[in-house]
Amino acid sequence: MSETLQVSDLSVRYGAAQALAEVSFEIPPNSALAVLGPNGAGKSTLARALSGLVPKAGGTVRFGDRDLTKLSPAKVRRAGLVHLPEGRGVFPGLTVLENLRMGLAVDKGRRAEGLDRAFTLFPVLGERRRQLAGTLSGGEQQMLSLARALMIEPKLVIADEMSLGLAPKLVDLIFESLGRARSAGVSVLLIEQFAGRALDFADQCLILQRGRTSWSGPADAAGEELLHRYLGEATAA
Ligand SMILES: Nc1ncnc2c1ncn2[C@@H]1O[C@H](COP(=O)(O)OP(=O)(O)OP(=O)(O)O)[C@@H](O)[C@H]1O
Repeated sequence: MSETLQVSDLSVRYGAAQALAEVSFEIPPNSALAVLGPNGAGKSTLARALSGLVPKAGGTVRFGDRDLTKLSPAKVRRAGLVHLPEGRGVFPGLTVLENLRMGLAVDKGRRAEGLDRAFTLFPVLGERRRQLAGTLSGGEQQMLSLARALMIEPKLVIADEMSLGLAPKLVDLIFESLGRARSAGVSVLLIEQFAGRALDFADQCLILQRGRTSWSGPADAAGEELLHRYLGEATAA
């Protein structure tokens, strides 16, 4: 079943510091939202708050007809929201196959199906199934992290700076992989410091500055002038 993520007036505090202030947006089924903003704007905080990793100081998070506001990370995950944190989050001492199995249900039939699906989406992982994850390239590790998340058939993936530190070719690969996930019906909340590719990928865009929404609208309306105004030279590329 398709569900809309509905975030209303979400606020997060770290002690006295307000990291997120009354942020609201929606992600309709099968669509992608790019969350942009300079360093420290609150992008990762937003991801952590949605997935239940940091407590909310105010606001609500609904997914379809479910209220996720107070749920634990495990329950948010079970509701279909999967968070890919900044950094790769794979187990370097385990093989590709072992990493993928960790993302899976115990049911044997579904397990085989899930692996088939992962290797169809990411053939390179199939070729490297016996290789230790720690010896994969950065891009391949990101792919593994995404493949593992997709094994549990999420409805929405929160991808936090997946392209961080990767060469442009590998960034292409990551966006291609996210695109495949989307074609399979998964919604995406994409956090990026660099705007260009994220906007090409997304339907909607939300720009954060110091924890507040400074602009939101259709991704194709976020022109260069606007990006320079909110993100500055360094991040508008
Ligand atoms: N655990 C924490 N305790 C205290 N302050 C924190 C904590 N995590 C983040 N912050 C602060 O909250 C603000 C938002 O941080 P956040 O990591 O969400 O920004 P970001 O937009 O993801 O930045 P970047 O692009 O640099 O990753 C920053 O000022 C940061 O220093």
